[in-house]
Amino acid sequence: MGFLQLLKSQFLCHLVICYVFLVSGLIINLLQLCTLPLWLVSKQLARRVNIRLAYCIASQLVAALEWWSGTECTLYTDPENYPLYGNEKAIVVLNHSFEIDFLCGWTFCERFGVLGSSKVLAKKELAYVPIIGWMWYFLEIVFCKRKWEEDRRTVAQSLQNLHDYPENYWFLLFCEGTRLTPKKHQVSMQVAESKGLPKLKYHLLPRTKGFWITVQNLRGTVAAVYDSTLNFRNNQVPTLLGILNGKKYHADLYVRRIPLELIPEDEAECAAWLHHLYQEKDSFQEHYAKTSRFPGPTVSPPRRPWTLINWLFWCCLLLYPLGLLLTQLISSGSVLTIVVSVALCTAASLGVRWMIGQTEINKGSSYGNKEAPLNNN
Ligand SMILES: CC/C=C\C/C=C\C/C=C\C/C=C\C/C=C\C/C=C\CCC(=O)SCCNC(=O)CCNC(=O)[C@H](O)C(C)(C)COP(=O)(O)OP(=O)(O)OC[C@H]1O[C@@H](n2cnc3c(N)ncnc32)[C@H](O)[C@@H]1OP(=O)(O)O
Ligand SMILES: CCCCCCCCCCCCCCCCCC(=O)OC[C@@H](O)COP(=O)(O)O
Repeated sequence: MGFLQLLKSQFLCHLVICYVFLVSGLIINLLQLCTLPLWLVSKQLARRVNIRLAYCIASQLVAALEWWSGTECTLYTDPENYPLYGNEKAIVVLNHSFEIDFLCGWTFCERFGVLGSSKVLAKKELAYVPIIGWMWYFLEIVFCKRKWEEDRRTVAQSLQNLHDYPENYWFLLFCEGTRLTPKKHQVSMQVAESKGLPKLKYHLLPRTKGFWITVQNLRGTVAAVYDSTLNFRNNQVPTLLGILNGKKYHADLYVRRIPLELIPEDEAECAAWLHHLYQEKDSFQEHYAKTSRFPGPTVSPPRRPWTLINWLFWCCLLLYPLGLLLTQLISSGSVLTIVVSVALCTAASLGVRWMIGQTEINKGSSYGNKEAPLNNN
């Protein structure tokens, strides 16, 4: 193990990184709160300001992936579509099997200049995660309870609000609705069988309602669906803790651009279209398992310096006062102050550990573990 690698695995380094993320995140959340009056004066300006503030948070995690862990990302796509990426609004459909799939998604957003504005159909529980969840309120992220009776109205309303959004965004949909586990896969294949649908080997059966409502409500503003299939080289199982430890991964993303006009408007036809899409995605994963690559030409969009610059800026701004505080603390010699400070640091570390836990599959929800009861209506 080289010196740099050893350094990256040190707990003290992790503490410093987490301190910068936590304090800068809370400062940015506060700044976002200060933009509230601006929404009344100029909604579009408030949105643009919040896009930039959100970039300051999200890009720290992207910097950890790109610069700290040195993870590489290869894109498999039709070169003809490449110039359109980042220059139009799009819905992204992505498989949900990896703990850092959202972060790889963010990395591609960063490289195509849409990181600050990008959106997702997220489970409501994530809205309460400090920093990221709070940041999402100001980005007009669409939350769902995964209870269709409630979601059909609230999700449609939130999507309608995006019609006059001033900047290009990618709207991410994990149609599987939850992360893949062997148990969830087994249950979902029972559902597939009961519906007479072909079995999927690498995906859960997609939930079609969220996709249909998104396509219908964003029609006219969004140009295309980017069907995206993610995998990692050498059967790597990437985690956020691995990233923090400086472990390098190699992500491969296969993207097909499908113009929105090609997606059926009728709900049943749209559902059938999505099921067919997932059968195709399954065949791409099979291809990857056999050949260690996706079909088609590759391109590696370069990482940009902005994530690193933003990260270094916050480090410089926040590490100096921390240094002063620590010096004062030690020189004060007060046992009580030292004990209180250690307790605060422990609480903050546990808080960050809890946040990281939100990304861990083995701490995931039980959604999809049981087949939904048959609806009598
Ligand atoms: C060039 C580069 C391109 C791309 C780069 C890639 C990506 C970058 C893009 C953007 C990045 C932006 C942000 C990323 C940052 C962070 C993201 C982080 C995380 C958020 C992720 C989540 O929170 S995922 C969870 C929430 N989302 C979803 O659930 C979406 C999918 N779900 C739905 O659509 C659902 O339909 C619903 C939520 C709208 C409603 O759910 P509900 O459960 O109430 O209803 P359902 O319709 O799903 O259920 C009833 C029907 O389902 C059948 N059923 C029952 N059991 C199962 C089962 N186990 N599996 C499958 N189906 C089942 C049941 O029979 C019913 O069937 P019907 O025929 O009646 O529909
Ligand atoms: C700069 C680096 C600092 C690193 C330290 C701080 C890290 C804190 C990171 C917190 C990130 C929280 C973002 C939440 C994104 C979670 C994405 C996700 O995958 O959600 C799961 C849902 O889709 C489905 O849930 P399940 O039904 O599977 O359950």
